[in-house]
Amino acid sequence: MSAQSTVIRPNTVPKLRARKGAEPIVCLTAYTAPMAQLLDPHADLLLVGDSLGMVLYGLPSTVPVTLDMMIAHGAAVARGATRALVVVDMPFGTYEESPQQAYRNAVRVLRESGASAVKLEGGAVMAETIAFLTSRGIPVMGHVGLLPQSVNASGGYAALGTADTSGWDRIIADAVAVAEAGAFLIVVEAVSEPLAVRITESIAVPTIGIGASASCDGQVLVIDDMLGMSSRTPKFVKRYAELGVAIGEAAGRYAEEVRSRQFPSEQYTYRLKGDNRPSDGDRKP
Ligand SMILES: Nc1nc(=O)c2c([nH]1)NC[C@@H]1CN(c3ccc(C(=O)N[C@@H](CCC(=O)O)C(=O)O)cc3)CN21
Ligand SMILES: CC(C)C(=O)C(=O)O
Repeated sequence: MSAQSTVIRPNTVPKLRARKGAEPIVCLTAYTAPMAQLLDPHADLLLVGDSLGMVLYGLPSTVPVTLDMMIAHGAAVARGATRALVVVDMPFGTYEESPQQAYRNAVRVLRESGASAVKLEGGAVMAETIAFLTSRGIPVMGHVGLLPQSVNASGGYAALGTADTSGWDRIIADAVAVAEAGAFLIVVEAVSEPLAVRITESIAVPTIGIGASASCDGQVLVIDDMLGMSSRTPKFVKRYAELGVAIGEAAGRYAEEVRSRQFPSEQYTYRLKGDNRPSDGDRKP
């Protein structure tokens, strides 16, 4: 794919990094240009998450998502956003092998999508790679806590640090390593509130919570979840609309009107000039 022109949007990496402890950072996922246009006035950051594999493609996890899928959707979102920072997820297998592999693929993402930053999952083990990218002009958003790309190792999507405090220290150390390596924001996914507090107070960059309590420096949700378009949603999702219900009702009314020939009525029909016969849709059955 050809290079996209890079746009510097008002929500820059340094501005968002500086929001630690200040006004919460508003993030949502977006996967398409029209949705990016709708969300852009309201969000500081639009994340093209690899959750798109599950949300848009019906995949069982984010593991099969490819770099080309992320670039295609990243470019669509970048075309729809004028103010929000656009961040694209690095999918499973495109950055873990070496800093060089991560750099090569992150360059493709930024060049070919027009996004401004990448996000990648992992703690201390990714610190060297995060330092390699950030020192070469590629802003990186970190992601600690529940790591969906590791679902084959973890066996599920259970929240972390809820039973007791065992395991907290490793997750806190991961966040510290990612922040010190140069990440400008860190997603904290599905952890208990006291652990989210400890992570947030342990690092100098903002934490963006998803299922990680109001104690983070910002929040993110998957857009289809908060719009009520997902059939099963995690406990941390608040539904701000019921678009799934609205879509079912609209499709049902359309089906009824097509079957009864009520649609398309006169106003939706092209006529031959001078032909005044009523449309079939206006002849009541
Ligand atoms: N639509 C969607 N929303 C998400 O938030 C999301 C994705 N997809 N895909 C990528 C990851 C996976 N995530 C998930 C997926 C499922 C649960 C979930 O069902 N959690 C259960 C507990 C599961 C357990 O205990 O094993 C819950 O009740 O919250 C949580 C996070 C978050 N991300
Ligand atoms: C849920 C968010 C943080 C994410 O990583 C994704 O959309 O893939």
